Amino acid sequence: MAYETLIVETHGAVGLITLNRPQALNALNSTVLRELLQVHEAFQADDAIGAIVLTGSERAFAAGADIKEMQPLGYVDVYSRDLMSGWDDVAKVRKPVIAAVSGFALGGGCELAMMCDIIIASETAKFGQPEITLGVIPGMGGSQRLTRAVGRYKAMDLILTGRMMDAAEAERAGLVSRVVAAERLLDEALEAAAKIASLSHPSVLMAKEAVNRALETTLDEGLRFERRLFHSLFSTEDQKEGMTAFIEKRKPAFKNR
Ligand SMILES: CC(C)(O)CC(=O)SCCNC(=O)CCNC(=O)[C@H](O)C(C)(C)COP(=O)(O)OP(=O)(O)OC[C@H]1O[C@@H](n2cnc3c(N)ncnc32)[C@H](O)[C@@H]1OP(=O)(O)O
Repeated sequence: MAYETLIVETHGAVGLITLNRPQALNALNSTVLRELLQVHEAFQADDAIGAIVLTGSERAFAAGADIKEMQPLGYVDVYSRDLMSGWDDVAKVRKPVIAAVSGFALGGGCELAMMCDIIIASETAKFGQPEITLGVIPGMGGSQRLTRAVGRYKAMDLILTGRMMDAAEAERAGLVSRVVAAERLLDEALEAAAKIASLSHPSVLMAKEAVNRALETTLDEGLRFERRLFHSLFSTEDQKEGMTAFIEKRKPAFKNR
């Protein structure tokens, strides 16, 4: 299937989505949103896909929501359409998604990276929430996800000043999972995704769900939730296979069952 704003490929068990609006530094418009949702749905339904990588270009992962699309809108337009709410569905994909970020990840670009589960950044990456410089505030989750990722004081610094932080600062702050040389970015992300995809898919999905629950609930509830998921995995063939393979000193052959 051909997309206007995305390039979609598969690399073995990994789905690769490349944002492709180079003329606008991959600014996120309504077409990008619609197409991303279509691809996520397709990858979600495809049992052969175990993980997804989302990337942009060397110059920009994404320079934010499309300012030219938003500029003419008024309050009634954005309120009645509940503008940006569709992006919540992008964050709901159940398979693990790795953001491979090079260049600008600003505004909605940073927010899109934060909807992913792992952020691998090239040394050239720059993160920021510059909405305040446009007379608005983050609207795709920045004030919430950035604060959870880096803490209140760093989030305030970034959101109130609109400044950018480089990859090293983002890694120190806990926003970025790893920083790699620019030329290694995609390979590193694809290798990490292939490793995840080679594991038992039910346990991978549950691991993602359990980690995400930590951000939404009390410790007590979270511990109970984790334990219930952990218990449920003993009903899978893959639990028997994984533990038997360890004892027999061989690689497990997971069936995702
Ligand atoms: C989702 C919300 C609600 O949270 C809101 C947002 O995301 S609001 C948007 C937040 N992002 C920004 O404010 C960043 C805007 N872009 C820039 O500041 C600069 O483009 C830059 C610093 C990323 C790069 O600067 P430079 O290298 O000088 O390139 P430019 O000539 O500025 O850009 C090239 C080309 O891309 C267009 N562009 C860039 N960003 C956007 C955008 N967010 N929306 C629409 N178009 C964008 C820019 O206009 C240029 O196009 P032309 O004017 O040459 O046609």
